This record gives sequence, C-alpha cells and structure tokens, in this order.
Amino acid sequence: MSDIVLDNVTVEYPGGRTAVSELSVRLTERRIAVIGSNGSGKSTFARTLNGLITPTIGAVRVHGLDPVRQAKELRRRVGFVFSNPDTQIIMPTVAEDAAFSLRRRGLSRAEIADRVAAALDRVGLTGYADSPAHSLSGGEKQLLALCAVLIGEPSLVVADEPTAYLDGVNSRRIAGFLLDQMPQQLVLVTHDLRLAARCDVAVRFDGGRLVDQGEPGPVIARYERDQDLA
Ligand SMILES: Nc1ncnc2c1ncn2[C@@H]1O[C@H](COP(=O)(O)OP(=O)(O)OP(=O)(O)O)[C@@H](O)[C@H]1O
Repeated sequence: MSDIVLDNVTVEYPGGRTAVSELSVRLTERRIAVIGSNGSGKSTFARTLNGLITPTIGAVRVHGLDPVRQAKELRRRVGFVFSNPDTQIIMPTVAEDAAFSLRRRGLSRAEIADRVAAALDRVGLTGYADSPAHSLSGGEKQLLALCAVLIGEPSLVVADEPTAYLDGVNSRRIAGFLLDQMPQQLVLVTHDLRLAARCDVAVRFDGGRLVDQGEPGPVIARYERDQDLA
C-alpha cells in the first residue's frame, strides 16, 4: 500500500492566503519529485502528508491513513527531512540523536543500541556514534537527520529541499542515498531539476495548483520552457 491520495484539498493560511487550491491527485510511484517556482505550494503540499498542516477543505490519505484522525500512527509511518540540518538535531551526541524517535517504544537498551548501530551504518556514519552531533559537517548532519528518520522504519520519507544547504559533494551523497539506496517511498521537493529527473514521476505546482504531472523528463522540459517564456 503506497498510495498517496489527495481529494479536493485546499489549504488557506491564517490571514487568508490560499497556498494550495482544489488539489486532487493519486501518487503511487516510489520516487516522486515535486517541482515549481518559489511560493507555488510545494512545501504546503508536502506538510499535509504528515499532518504538519491540516487542509482547510478536502481529504488526505497516506498509505491508507488519515493524517488528522490517525495522526500518531501516521507520524510513525511518515518521516520528514527539512532543508536545514541544524534545525533537526535535538540531542547532544550522534547516537542519542539517531535514537530519539525510538523513545517510548518500549525497546531495551540493547535493542536501541543495535538499531542505532545499523542505522548509522546505513548512512555511512559508523564511527561517529559518540561524537557531538553539532561537530558534524553539514552533509553529515543531513545524513544524521535521515538516520534519525529511518530508524523509526517509516514507509514514506518526505524530504523538503534536503540538499538546499549542501555543497555539490554532500548534495550528491544525500541524493544518492534518497534516490538510489533507500527502499522507502520518497516525496522529494526540490529546485534541483537534475534530482527531479532521477525520480519516477514529477508533479509541478504553480500558484497553488497542480499544473502538470507525469514522466519527469517531459514535465521538467515544459517547466523550463514556461520559465524561459516568463
Ligand atoms: N505559515 C504561513 N503563513 C502564511 N502564508 C504562508 C505560510 N507558509 C507559506 N505561506 C504562503 O503560501 C504560499 C505557498 O508557500 P509554500 O512554502 O508552500 O511554497 P513553495 O512552493 O514550497 O515555495 P519555495 O520554493 O519558495 O519554498 C506562499 O505564497 C507563501 O507565502
């Protein structure tokens, strides 16, 4: 079950700005790129998927779950990665930060240590477990943020411009992990059209509306053409 379904979703922010208008879409692909110009509604759409934002009108179902009525279960199933890795680090050491989402799950210390070791290994941070989290480089911090999300074993990862703060080398590292190594379904909000091109499907927002969707190549080409004409 990897369906992401939005039915006639409108999101209005306090003050009356409509960020997403009458959005109906069903997405089932593993890697979903979300593209569009600044302020077009991409982040708002992404935040409806884990209940960070509740639609003013309409309904969202993510892997069969309602983000409003099944909020707790949904947050376990949907991991969210933000742009700025500094804002995602909560605990003093790398291992403690990686383990944060496992609290209150009734796991033994040994189980937590095993899971942390496996998760750090997956993102290539073995050896950093006892390091202060804030001493990591930007790219390593973003890998830690991903690790902290993946350790909870989500079925969907929503990443909102996860490479925006990173240099070329670290962007490639994060993108390679998200796109090529991670088995989970991915919703990737990005201005990097080369990353969008590597996804299985692209959706494009403009002025709060979903204006195009399909194979990334043609969707990106039409977006670039429209930008050139603007
Ligand atoms: N918390 C908020 N309160 C009021 N308006 C908001 C809020 N967050 C976003 N908006 C507005 O909603 C619209 C869509 O914003 P959103 O962040 O979803 O766009 P975006 O496509 O992700 O933009 P960007 O590419 O610049 O990150 C914009 O006009 C924005 O100003």
